[in-house]
Amino acid sequence: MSHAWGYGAQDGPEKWAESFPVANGPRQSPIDIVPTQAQHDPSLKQLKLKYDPATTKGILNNGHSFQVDFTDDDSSSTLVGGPVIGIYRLRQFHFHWGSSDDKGSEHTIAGTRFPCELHLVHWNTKYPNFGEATSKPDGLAVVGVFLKIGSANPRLQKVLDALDDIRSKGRQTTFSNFDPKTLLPATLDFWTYEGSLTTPPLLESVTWIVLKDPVSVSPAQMAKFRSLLFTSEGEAPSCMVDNFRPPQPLKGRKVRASFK
Ligand SMILES: O=C(O)Cc1ccc(OCc2ccccc2)cc1
Ligand SMILES: [Zn+2]
Repeated sequence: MSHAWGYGAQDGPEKWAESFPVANGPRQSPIDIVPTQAQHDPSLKQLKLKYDPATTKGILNNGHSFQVDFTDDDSSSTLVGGPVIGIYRLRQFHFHWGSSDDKGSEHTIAGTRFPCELHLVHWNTKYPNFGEATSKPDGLAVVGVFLKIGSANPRLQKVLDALDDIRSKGRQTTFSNFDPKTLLPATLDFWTYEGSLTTPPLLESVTWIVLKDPVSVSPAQMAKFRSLLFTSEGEAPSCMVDNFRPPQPLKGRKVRASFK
């Protein structure tokens, strides 16, 4: 397989190891989080997220998901505390979701799958830039937020309303003045473990910070996610759904909890 990868039978997660052998590595993501097996670590610091809406740069359909990008040439939007040492800058956020409401998240909680999962990607400023950080064991910190079917989430609407302009792979449009903090639940209780990117190149450079509390999404809002395409304009259309990697072996890793 060339480095072209996807989520289908021919190029999906079961095939990724052919081009990206780290797929079978010791610290792969996502994982199934079993709350009763997570250890409360009182030494974990409070998670501090400071986001400046002015750093919002745009929104893009990258053919695997859609992402909202942020300027990261200064420390206006950062993550500090929690399990990390130092200052991590926000780079982008994106989502993973299913073709139906019974699947879509990458992490699972004692086998429970959610219809969608938000990832906020941050990189360690001890490295010169995002690209350098992606290959370092402490290079990235990704905050994962579960979305659970319920009432419509008004905070999602500005993002979902932009999707009409980026239906096909490679499409991007203006998107500004957005505060990702509005997408987070009221409390920032989290589980944390050492893992990887969940898409190729599957680099083992991510400190995962998975929030315990979900935020809501309505069935109609989920349909909006599913209106995107994996394919470019002019190609036979393929709906962007089931863009999630299943849980990977824990291989002896410990999952810590910030809460009792
Ligand atoms: O959140 C995730 O799914 C992990 C993840 C985090 C960052 C990310 O950035 C894209 C990328 C990273 C490294 C190399 C090429 C592309 C891609 C995936
Ligand atoms: Zn992701």
